[in-house]
Amino acid sequence: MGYAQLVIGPAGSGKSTYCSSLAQHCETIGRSINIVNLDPAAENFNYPVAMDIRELISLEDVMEELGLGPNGGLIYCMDLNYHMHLEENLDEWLTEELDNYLDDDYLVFDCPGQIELFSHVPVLKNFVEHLKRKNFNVCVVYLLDSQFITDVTKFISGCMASLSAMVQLELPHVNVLSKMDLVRNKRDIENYLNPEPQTLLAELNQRMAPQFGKLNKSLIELMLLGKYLLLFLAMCMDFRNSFRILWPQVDQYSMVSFFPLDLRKESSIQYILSQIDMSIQYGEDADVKIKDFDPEDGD
Ligand SMILES: Nc1nc2c(ncn2[C@@H]2O[C@H](COP(=O)(O)OP(=O)(O)OP(=O)(O)O)[C@@H](O)[C@H]2O)c(=O)[nH]1
Ligand SMILES: [Mg+2]
Repeated sequence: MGYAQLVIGPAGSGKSTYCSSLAQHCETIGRSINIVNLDPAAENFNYPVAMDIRELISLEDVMEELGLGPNGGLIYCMDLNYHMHLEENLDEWLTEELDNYLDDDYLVFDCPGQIELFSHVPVLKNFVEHLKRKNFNVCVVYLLDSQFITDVTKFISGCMASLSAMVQLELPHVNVLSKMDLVRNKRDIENYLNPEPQTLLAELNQRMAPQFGKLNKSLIELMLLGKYLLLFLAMCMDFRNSFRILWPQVDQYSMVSFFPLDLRKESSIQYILSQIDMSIQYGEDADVKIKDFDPEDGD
């Protein structure tokens, strides 16, 4: 059994930075972790790259040869399986590369930020199916920039993108609010980490014209459904740890919720990692240690 995190989220939400911080953290604590670059457009890395999709295809070549722009080019790169005339094939490449990894290996996939990849293009979905066939427990780590909480409408749009990834990918899903060091008013944060439906709805209604009232209400109900969807997925997959993490939150708030990530604090990275590990049942033996861990410690 292998373990994998699929790190997704809007462009610039801090995915690659999270991956490099995770690599550093794991080096410090002596834990083995392999970061994979799945972004054909990436240029520089601050982490050791275990596998690199650019060995298969680069965005620059695709844009030049097919006359596509950066977004269309990227979707083309990621959609390689459908261009049967090409020799390159994402599944074959992945199969070959994954053969280098053994049981218990832990992979972290640093994905591109194009929202299409987890909203309606089936590329990531197929990729995940492939990992599952290779016996990997996979979890989505969805990063949303903390700047999204400066405006309730932005926040809702970020949540909707996360929901869309949940529906598409059908995986245990850990939502992370990144770049917490940029948040000035720490007091407001709680409202967004575990949003209270009525408060969000009131804020939305206040911010938007009255004719959007019904739509706002439906959007909030959809977010409520998101949490139940997560639970359902966790149950279907028999990932009892996913279920255990999520259940108390449902009782309390019944909403899509986020874990805060402040990369300046080692304890913050450690806490997020422990939540993710539990959701993919990595290191069952470490259970007791994880449960006792207090995120406020060591600040
Ligand atoms: N202050 C602060 N800046 C951050 C943090 N994480 C990332 N950034 C900055 O945000 C920008 C985008 O970070 P990346 O890690 O490249 O984001 P990404 O999600 O990988 O971006 P794409 O791959 O282009 O979608 C960079 O300028 C980072 O330095 C953080 O925790 N705090
Ligand atoms: Mg990146």
